[in-house]
Amino acid sequence: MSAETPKKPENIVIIEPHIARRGLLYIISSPSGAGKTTLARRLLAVDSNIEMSVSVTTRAPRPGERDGVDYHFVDRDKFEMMKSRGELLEWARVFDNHYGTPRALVEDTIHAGKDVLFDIDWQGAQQLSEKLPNDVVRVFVLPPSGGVLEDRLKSRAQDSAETVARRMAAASSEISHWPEYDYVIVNTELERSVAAAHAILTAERLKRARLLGLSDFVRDMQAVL
Ligand SMILES: Nc1nc2c(ncn2[C@@H]2O[C@H](COP(=O)(O)OP(=O)(O)O)[C@@H](O)[C@H]2O)c(=O)[nH]1
Ligand SMILES: Nc1ncnc2c1ncn2[C@@H]1O[C@H](COP(=O)(O)OP(=O)(O)O)[C@@H](O)[C@H]1O
Repeated sequence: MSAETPKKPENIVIIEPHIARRGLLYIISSPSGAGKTTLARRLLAVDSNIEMSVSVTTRAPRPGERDGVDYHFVDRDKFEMMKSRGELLEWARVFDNHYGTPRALVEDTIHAGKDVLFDIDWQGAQQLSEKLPNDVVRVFVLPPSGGVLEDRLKSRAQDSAETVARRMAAASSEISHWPEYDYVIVNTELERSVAAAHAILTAERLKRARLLGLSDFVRDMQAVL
């Protein structure tokens, strides 16, 4: 042991109870350009117990987007086939494109004991809330102002001027859904937003109703007190 390594005090026992918990579905929505994709990536980077739900979409890939990582890029026929086979947990049409959540990954991830992160719009949030009301945690991301939203859409430099204009035109109606969410983050300074998103995840994981194994844990403890 080097001189710098602190010695572990002998009298401290680290208790790590493994209490079974229901997995949660962490949904992030925002008007296009507010920063939900950036926030989602950062949340995945700081927490290894949550997995991204990779959606299917009929939209064309943006420069730098990778099939199977950012989205599964499919044509309309494939999308409709997945829908009719019941392979999508929810779906919606957004900006003339079709988006949907593949059911299999969500179910496999939950069964593996991990939480699932969704970057989906208010329509998807409503559908998941109806199907799994006790498991969703809904976070709405707002830009600090309309001007900043437009700047971010332009600075992302991945969409044509026409697309940016259409997304700006849709922003007000998207934003009108904020009251349907459990939390709102105004994404001004990214590090603060990441910390807020992570704090929400941490607190939601501790909710008593999600800790299925808590009764047994407490009963076992009481038995030896
Ligand atoms: N309902 C639903 N919405 C989705 C899904 N995947 C993406 N979206 C939403 O579709 C909208 C457009 O996404 P995208 O084309 O990636 O543009 P961005 O919002 O600028 O990143 C966003 O509001 C996404 O949250 C999905 O599987 N289901
Ligand atoms: N807090 C922030 N401060 C400055 N720029 C940001 C912030 N959050 C996101 N951005 C930038 O804004 C642009 C849009 O973010 P993105 O995550 O793609 O938005 P969305 O997924 O909501 O459409 C990107 O260029 C991103 O780097």
